[in-house]
Amino acid sequence: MRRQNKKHRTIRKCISGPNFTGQHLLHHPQTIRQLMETVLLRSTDTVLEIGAGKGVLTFPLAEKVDRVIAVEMDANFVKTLREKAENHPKIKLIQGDIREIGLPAKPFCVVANIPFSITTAILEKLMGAEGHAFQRGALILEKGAARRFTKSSTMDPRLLMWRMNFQFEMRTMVPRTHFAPPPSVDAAIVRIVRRDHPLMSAKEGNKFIAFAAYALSEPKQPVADTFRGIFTPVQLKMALKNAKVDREQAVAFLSLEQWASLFHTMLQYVTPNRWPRK
Ligand SMILES: C[S@@+](CC[C@H](N)C(=O)[O-])C[C@H]1O[C@@H](n2cnc3c(N)ncnc32)[C@H](O)[C@@H]1O
Repeated sequence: MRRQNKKHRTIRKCISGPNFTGQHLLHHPQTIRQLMETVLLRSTDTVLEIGAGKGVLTFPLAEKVDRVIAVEMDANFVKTLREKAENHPKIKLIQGDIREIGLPAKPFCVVANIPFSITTAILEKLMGAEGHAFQRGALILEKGAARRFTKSSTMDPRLLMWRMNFQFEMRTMVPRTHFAPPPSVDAAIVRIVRRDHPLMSAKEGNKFIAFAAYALSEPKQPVADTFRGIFTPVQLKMALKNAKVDREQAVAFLSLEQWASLFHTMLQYVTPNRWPRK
């Protein structure tokens, strides 16, 4: 019983703490400017702002673009924003959890200083089938996550899938002192741009993730050994030829184009009962 109470107290403390929703508000003018410049906004753009806070980005954005859709979960912030945005016809405020709100159906950009704790959920939403109209964005991410998403190679199947459709680029480091209250780690601005020629449809995402997870379970293994488990010998020969991959090449060194080619050969020629499942 005592142990249960202690656990209960700990949970309450976390939930009621000042930063359970990642409320680290930007106050540094240069970072605010850099974030907005990173996304190359046009006056006709629609911008989705995730976690608008007190509006430090919302109002400058509304001066640059046609429409700002500002999503904020905290009722107190929304109240402040509503008062401030009364005479701003370009700003649409939505109170709610970004994870549960439908994304725009028409092309849109994202500019946001997001709550770090839900970074993956936000990116999953933007880069999945629901985010079909997401074009480009500038996001402030926790520095470690920013490095992970932008490093040249990855063995994370989900990140590989995102990279089939989007390019990630590390822009500027943002010291924790640029936020109030400061988070426990520094941050960085990351630019995300949809590829002109996507390598895969987001609708195929889950199948690709299962395919890549299967292959990356032994990243140092030669591709011929790995993919023997999926393709017949004839199919394997054709798949490697189509993808221009040497039989002895390690899975870890496959390029995005080679991943896409091997995956599409599987979809086209291999019976679904041999496809890896999640
Ligand atoms: C890092 S702060 C950024 C605030 C403001 N944009 C700024 O830069 O000062 C993140 C904001 O996201 C809000 N937030 C947290 N979780 C959210 C969620 N699931 N959906 C929408 N907003 C959320 C927080 O209340 C907070 O205002």
